Amino acid sequence: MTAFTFVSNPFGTPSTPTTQDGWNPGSWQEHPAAQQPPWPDTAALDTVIDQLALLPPLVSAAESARLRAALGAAALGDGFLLQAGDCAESTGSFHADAVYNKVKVILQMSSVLAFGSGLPVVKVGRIAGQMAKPRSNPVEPVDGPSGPLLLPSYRGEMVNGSAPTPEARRPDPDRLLYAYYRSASSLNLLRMFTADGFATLDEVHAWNREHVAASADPRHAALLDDMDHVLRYLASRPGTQPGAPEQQGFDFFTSHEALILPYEQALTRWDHSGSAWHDASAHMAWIGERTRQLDGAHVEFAAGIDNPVGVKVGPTMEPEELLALCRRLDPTRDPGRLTLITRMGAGRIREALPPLVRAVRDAGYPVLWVCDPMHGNTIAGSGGLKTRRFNDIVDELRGFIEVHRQAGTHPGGVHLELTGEDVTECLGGTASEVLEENLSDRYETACDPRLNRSQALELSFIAAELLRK
Ligand SMILES: O=C[C@H](O)[C@H](O)COP(=O)(O)O
Ligand SMILES: C=C(OP(=O)(O)O)C(=O)O
Ligand SMILES: [Mn+2]
Repeated sequence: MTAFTFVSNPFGTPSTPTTQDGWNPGSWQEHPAAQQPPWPDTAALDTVIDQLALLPPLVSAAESARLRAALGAAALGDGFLLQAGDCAESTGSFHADAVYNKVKVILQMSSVLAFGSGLPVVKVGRIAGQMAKPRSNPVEPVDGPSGPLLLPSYRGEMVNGSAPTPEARRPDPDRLLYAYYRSASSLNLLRMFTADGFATLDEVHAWNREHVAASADPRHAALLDDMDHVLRYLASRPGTQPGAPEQQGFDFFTSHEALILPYEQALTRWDHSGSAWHDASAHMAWIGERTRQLDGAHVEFAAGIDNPVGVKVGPTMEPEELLALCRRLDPTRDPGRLTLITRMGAGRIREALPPLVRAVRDAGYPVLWVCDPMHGNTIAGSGGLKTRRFNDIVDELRGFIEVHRQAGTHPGGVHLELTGEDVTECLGGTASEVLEENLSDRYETACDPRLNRSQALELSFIAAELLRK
């Protein structure tokens, strides 16, 4: 691991405070850090980190606190989280149209989910910083210019390039600066889109009507008709305006996996008003399934920041281990602080999730339970392309809701990999079904397969039905 110097930053205090338990933004360096790139030039990394530490925060502690409060309400049953976006942001994701279309589809889904659940939907993008990937293997086979090659794995735009050459795959610290500026530019767009209201409720509803018209499923039409009635009722009431902006102010939040710890450290700033450390790289940070070791660097880092944090929970998690994570990450049992994002696989969720839910419930941790129905359902499709079946995704979500209904806990949200574009990365869906033979038509993801616009909307209608029952 690199030993870079932490530079005190202009937005923080000159003497970086250490909390009672010995935490400071660099204390993770005393712990084993999984999935860190093999940076070939650590002096260059140190220089970049010093530069990053002097750059402005991307988000404010007050914004993160607002998200934390909204997640707290959801954890207590009064809200539902929709967290969604690319697996890995790459060149195409930064285009204004791509950001616009992503916000648009998330807003459409959110309106359907709010109707189905009867709850406010908290909207969080995997966006403006989701550029680092943990990988199963340090090397991967690729089609090189003159035949198959084994190269270091692509680890996201923050680390290396996806081109099939050894040069591109070399981790380059300048990419951390690139990721910072890319994040700033996406955030600027998000703030622009949401400042004056992205769309009215009527407009969002009209977009959903277009989707339903193209879809063959009569149940979705019925749900939309019910929404129509409610909107007409609202329009008839004095003082209520479905024509008012649906998305006003900055309540579209950002999140990413806090994987590359030098980057996160450099953006962690002392918040004077809250007297706490805030990771200003995103409103919410999560720890991945491959880096959630109790004594590991990622858990150490997340324990000390006051952002809302998530942890991915896969099928090998044991109840005792999960309780230890809750103790470590949410010692004061503060609703909104900790989100558990389960990703079991459709075949395993019904037996793997109940003991975990019971243990956390009985221990009294007020966590927000969220379903990631993507990462446990990845399979190899035709030509070796990674894919996921839409029906498996639906089945895992159904299992998640069933388990929580049985335990008397709140199925509090969904975490998805999706795009607003018409890509062909996941199989199935009814409005425009993606077949094995179509997979390569528009397979554009930089890492994992995403739901396309129509599949994402269809999933929101199905989820709304499930939540309504
Ligand atoms: O997005 C998540 C992980 O980075 C991804 O699922 C790992 O994929 P891999 O098994 O191809 O490395
Ligand atoms: C890496 C990811 O997931 P997980 O840690 O659950 O495998 C991801 O969300 O892209
Ligand atoms: Mn992924």
